[in-house]
Amino acid sequence: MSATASPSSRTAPVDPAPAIPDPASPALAVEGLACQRGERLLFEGLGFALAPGQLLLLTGPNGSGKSSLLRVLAGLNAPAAGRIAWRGRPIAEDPAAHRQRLRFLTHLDGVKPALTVTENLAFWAALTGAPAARAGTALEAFGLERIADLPARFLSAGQRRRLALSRLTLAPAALWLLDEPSTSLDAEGVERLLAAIAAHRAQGGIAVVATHDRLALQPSDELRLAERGAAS
Ligand SMILES: Nc1ncnc2c1ncn2[C@@H]1O[C@H](COP(=O)(O)OP(=O)(O)OP(=O)(O)O)[C@@H](O)[C@H]1O
Repeated sequence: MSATASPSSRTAPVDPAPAIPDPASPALAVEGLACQRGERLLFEGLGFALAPGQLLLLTGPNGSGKSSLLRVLAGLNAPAAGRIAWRGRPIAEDPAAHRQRLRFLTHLDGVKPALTVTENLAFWAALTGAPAARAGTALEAFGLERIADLPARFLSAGQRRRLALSRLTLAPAALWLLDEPSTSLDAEGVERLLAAIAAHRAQGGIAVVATHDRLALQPSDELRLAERGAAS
């Protein structure tokens, strides 16, 4: 199965959801998707499909709707039209299962300032059901060992971003939705981010990454949202 984010696929009509999951379907399939925020239609007729190991790069100018699309893919906002399916089954049918399979990195780091770096990771590990020992591995993945005992309120912006990213590596998840993951990272932090994404894909994980940076992501496909209206 290959990613198809071609303009033609974005204008496909919305089919009724299949009653039985189709094992031949791509893992993540999006058809005829539209998103409205307030009075403004950000995009419509958007479609793509991603198989295990694939990454969709999401680009477009400020305000074009990248974060909004990620929120819709995460199931946090309902689309104005269209269908999002995981292995042939609409995600809206089982929101809890969708939450379980995804990690959503937003502009907000979600870091608890009163807890140390290690305590933040232990807290997240407990939330995700990951073994507590994974916290140490996650620390190493983003080079946080030296600040492990520092309360998160003292972290620099890049350190806080590294901590938020390290959460991704605590437990495998099928789908990563990453909104500007390289914000505030130095070159070494970017290398660690790329390594984490590569490892995720090597394990069959799917990623949708919104970014303004020219990251060496080797995407399977790119979807560029236009400043106004539909995707280009
Ligand atoms: N809750 C909301 N209500 C109304 N409009 C909103 C809401 N959230 C976002 N918008 C609008 O939707 C549009 C798209 O915002 P979004 O954050 O998705 O863009 P983006 O492509 O991620 O931008 P950036 O590159 O700046 O991060 C913007 O015009 C924004 O003002």
